[in-house]
Amino acid sequence: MTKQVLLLPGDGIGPEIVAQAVKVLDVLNDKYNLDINMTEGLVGGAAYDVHGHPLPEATLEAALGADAILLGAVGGYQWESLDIAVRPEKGLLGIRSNLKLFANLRPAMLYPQLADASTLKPEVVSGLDILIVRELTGGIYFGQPRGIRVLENGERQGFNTYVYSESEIKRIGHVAFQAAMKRNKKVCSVDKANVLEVTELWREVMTDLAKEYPEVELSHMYVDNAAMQLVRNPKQFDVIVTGNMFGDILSDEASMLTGSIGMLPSASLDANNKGMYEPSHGSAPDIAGQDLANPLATILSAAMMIRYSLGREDLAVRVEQAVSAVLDKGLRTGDIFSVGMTRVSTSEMGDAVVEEL
Ligand SMILES: NC(=O)c1ccc[n+]([C@@H]2O[C@H](COP(=O)([O-])OP(=O)(O)OC[C@H]3O[C@@H](n4cnc5c(N)ncnc54)[C@H](O)[C@@H]3O)[C@@H](O)[C@H]2O)c1
Ligand SMILES: CC(C)[C@H](C(=O)O)[C@@H](O)C(=O)O
Ligand SMILES: [Mg+2]
Repeated sequence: MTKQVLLLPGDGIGPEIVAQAVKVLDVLNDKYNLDINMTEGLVGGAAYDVHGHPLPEATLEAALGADAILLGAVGGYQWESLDIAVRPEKGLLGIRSNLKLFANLRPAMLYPQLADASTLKPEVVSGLDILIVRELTGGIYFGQPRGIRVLENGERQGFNTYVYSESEIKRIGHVAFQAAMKRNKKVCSVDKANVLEVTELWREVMTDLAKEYPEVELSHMYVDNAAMQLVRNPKQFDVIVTGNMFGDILSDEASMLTGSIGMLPSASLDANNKGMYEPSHGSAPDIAGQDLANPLATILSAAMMIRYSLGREDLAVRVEQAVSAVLDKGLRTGDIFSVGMTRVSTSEMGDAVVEEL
């Protein structure tokens, strides 16, 4: 049966990079019977400008009804002074929470062709293959109460609440352990259990859960040490499981191990593998509209969509191989450029991937 894919290009480089993934999906539809129907919706600043809200009712309904969603990015300078309740980022967070997309998978994998593009020494990153499993619908991002209040002395005070319930920790833990079973059977749970009670509970629950996965080796690491270890010796990790905010930060850090943030895809899944797929990076307003952005993280996110929500592993592999072939040819956008390579634009990179399909 034809599957429904909702495209949400969003802001900044979003429309440029999603357009490249659409070229790929069109070919898979025409040539390899992917059998999807794509429709487009507004989210983020683009939606705010038209509807006064970053997640209009029509977009939310389309997202709830779709089999999968491919999102570009949201946000930009022009919306930074808006009330936080209607900032572009709220559109993204609203989809994540309304669709219960609690499991964010961010694979940081180094394509061997890009060993020189990393800011780290090639021997530190070569062969790198880490999966960051980030809890996406809880933690300090969603905890209540939150806000900015005025104290008795007239001073303003900002506050957020960092909460995780046992069931939230367990369900993301299961995702991490199950992923590890298909990989190198190691899970590192990252927390700040030396200071924060919420992550003391996190550590306790992860330790209990590990008993259900005797083949998996569980370790624990404080987040500050994890940030350091990721650049010291990243290959010690297999699966990293962590909360919403630590996962946000560590995945940006991990992206640089792969050469560029423009290479890191992501899948945000619910309990039934329905999902939203998006590059881990943002709307890159500094390079938007110039045909400069690297579209590969978005194309690789589309590959994850094909794998997890559209059930066509064969075509996911085909896309990943096409990306690899393009890198073999020496084609590079500016962010992954190194001497001796051929510099290409966003749309040229998209065309090159299409040619290899
Ligand atoms: N998922 C999302 O939609 C998402 C994620 C992160 C940030 N944001 C939003 O994006 C806006 C900009 O945030 P930021 O500057 O902190 O982060 P960013 O990821 O947009 O950009 C950081 C740096 O990386 C570069 N970069 C990012 N993606 C790239 C790509 N595909 N190719 C080449 N270079 C790329 C940018 O040019 C910039 O120099 C903010 O409004 C932020 O809230 C959105
Ligand atoms: C834009 C923002 C809300 C988002 C997050 O913090 O989750 C982004 O940084 C990401 O990593 O997807
Ligand atoms: Mg982020």
